[in-house]
Amino acid sequence: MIDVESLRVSYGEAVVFDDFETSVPGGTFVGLVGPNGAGKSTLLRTISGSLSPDSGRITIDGTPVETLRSREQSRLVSVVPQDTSPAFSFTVGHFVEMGRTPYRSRFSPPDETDRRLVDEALDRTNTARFESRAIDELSGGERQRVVLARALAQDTPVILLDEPTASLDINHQVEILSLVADLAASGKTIVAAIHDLDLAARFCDELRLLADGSIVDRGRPDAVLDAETVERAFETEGVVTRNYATGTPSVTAHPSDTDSPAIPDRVHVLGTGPAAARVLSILSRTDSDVSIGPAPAGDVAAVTATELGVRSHDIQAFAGVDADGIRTLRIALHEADATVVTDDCALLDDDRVLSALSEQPTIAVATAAIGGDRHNSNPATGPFDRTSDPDSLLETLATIGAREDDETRASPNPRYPPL
Ligand SMILES: Nc1ncnc2c1ncn2[C@@H]1O[C@H](COP(=O)(O)OP(=O)(O)OP(=O)(O)O)[C@@H](O)[C@H]1O
Repeated sequence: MIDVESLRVSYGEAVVFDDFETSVPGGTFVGLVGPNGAGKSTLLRTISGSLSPDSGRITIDGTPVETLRSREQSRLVSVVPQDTSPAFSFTVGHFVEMGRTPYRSRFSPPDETDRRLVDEALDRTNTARFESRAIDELSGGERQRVVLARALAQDTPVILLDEPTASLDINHQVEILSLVADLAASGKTIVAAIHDLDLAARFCDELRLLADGSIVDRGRPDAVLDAETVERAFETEGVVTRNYATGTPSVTAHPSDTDSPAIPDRVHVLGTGPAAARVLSILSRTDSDVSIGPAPAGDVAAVTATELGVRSHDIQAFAGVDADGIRTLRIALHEADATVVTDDCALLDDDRVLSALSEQPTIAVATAAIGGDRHNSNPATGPFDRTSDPDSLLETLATIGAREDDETRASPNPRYPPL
C-alpha cells in the first residue's frame, strides 16, 4: 500500500504538487494518466525517493520513504524509467543481474536465488535470447523489456513504471502490460504512467487521472474514462466508446475544430456494424441532432449509439423490417434534414427502404475501407451520391445544408455533388 499525504513538490519556483494526496492499495495495478506536464513522472520519482518533496509524506506499507537508506529503498521499490538508455555498455545478463545488488554484498558472486530470479526475469520478459548481447545495441523496445527484467529481478513489493510501453510494438505492449497485470494479481503494488488511455483502461485495475498537479478523477477505468472527464483533463473533445474485443473503454480525442462545416440540424443514419458506428462517432462531434435505425439491438452501431447518447430505433436482431419498421423509418427520415446510409446496409436490398430514402437528401458512405461487412457496389443500389472517405462526410453534409437553405425539398430524389 502506498500513501501520499499533503505532498508539495517543486522544481525551483515551479510548484508541481501542492497539498496532493492519493493512495494505491496493495496488490493493485494503478495507471497514472493525464496530459503532458500533469505531474505523472514527478509523482513516480517522488514515490521512488529519487526526488525529495518540499513537504508531505509518502509511506510504503507504513514506512516513510524518506527514512529509508538507499539499499532498503531498493528492496522495496523498483523503477522502470522513461529513458532506458544505459550510461555504460553492459551485457543484458549483467544488467539484469544488477537488480540483485540490494541483496548482495559488494564482492560476492550471485547465489542460487539471484541466478533463479535473473533467469525468471529474462524468461518472463522474453529477453533471455539477448542475455549475452550489449544492452546499448538493442532496439528501444528490446531495451525497455530488459529494464523491466531488471525490475523483476529486484523482486520488490512495489514496481513503478514510467511509460513502460512507449517504444514497444503492439504485440509487446500487450505482452508487457499483461505481465504487469499478472504481477499485480500475484500481490505486487504497481503504479505506471501510461499515455495510451485504451491500454490503461484495458490492463489497469484503477486509474488516477491527473491534470496540472491535481487528481481530476480516480477509480475503475470505466468510471474514470467518460467523455466529460476526459475533455476536462485533456482540454479536447473526446468520444468514449467500448472496445468490442476487450469490453474496456476506448477513447478517441477530437481536436476542438471551430472551422468544422455547418451541417444539417438533424441527420439520420441507416446502417449496422462497425462502419455505421464510425459514422455515428464522426457525427457525434458535431452539433447535429443524430439518430439511427432501424438497427438490430445489440449490433455494434446500436450499442455505440447508446454510448454516444444518439437516439436509436432498434429492431430485434436478425428480424427483417416489418411494416411498422418501415413506418418508423419513414418518420425518422421525414424528421431528418439528411440521411447517411452505409453501403453495406442489408436494408438497401429492400425496395421499401430504397423508395423511402430516395425522397430524402441521402449520402451513401462506401464502407469497404472502414470495416464494412459487405461492399454493395451495385450502382442500382440507390440514387445516392457516394463518399468513399468517411472523414469527408461532414463536408458533403455541409453541401446538403447549404442547398437546403436555397432549395426546398420539393424535388424528389435530389442529387448532390459527389466528393
Ligand atoms: N527537471 C525538471 N525541472 C524543472 N521542471 C520540471 C522538471 N521535470 C518536470 N518539470 C515540470 O514539472 C511539470 C510536471 O512534469 P512531469 O514530467 O511530471 O509531467 P508528466 O505528467 O510526466 O508529463 P509527460 O506526460 O509529458 O511525461 C511540468 O510542468 C514539467 O515542465
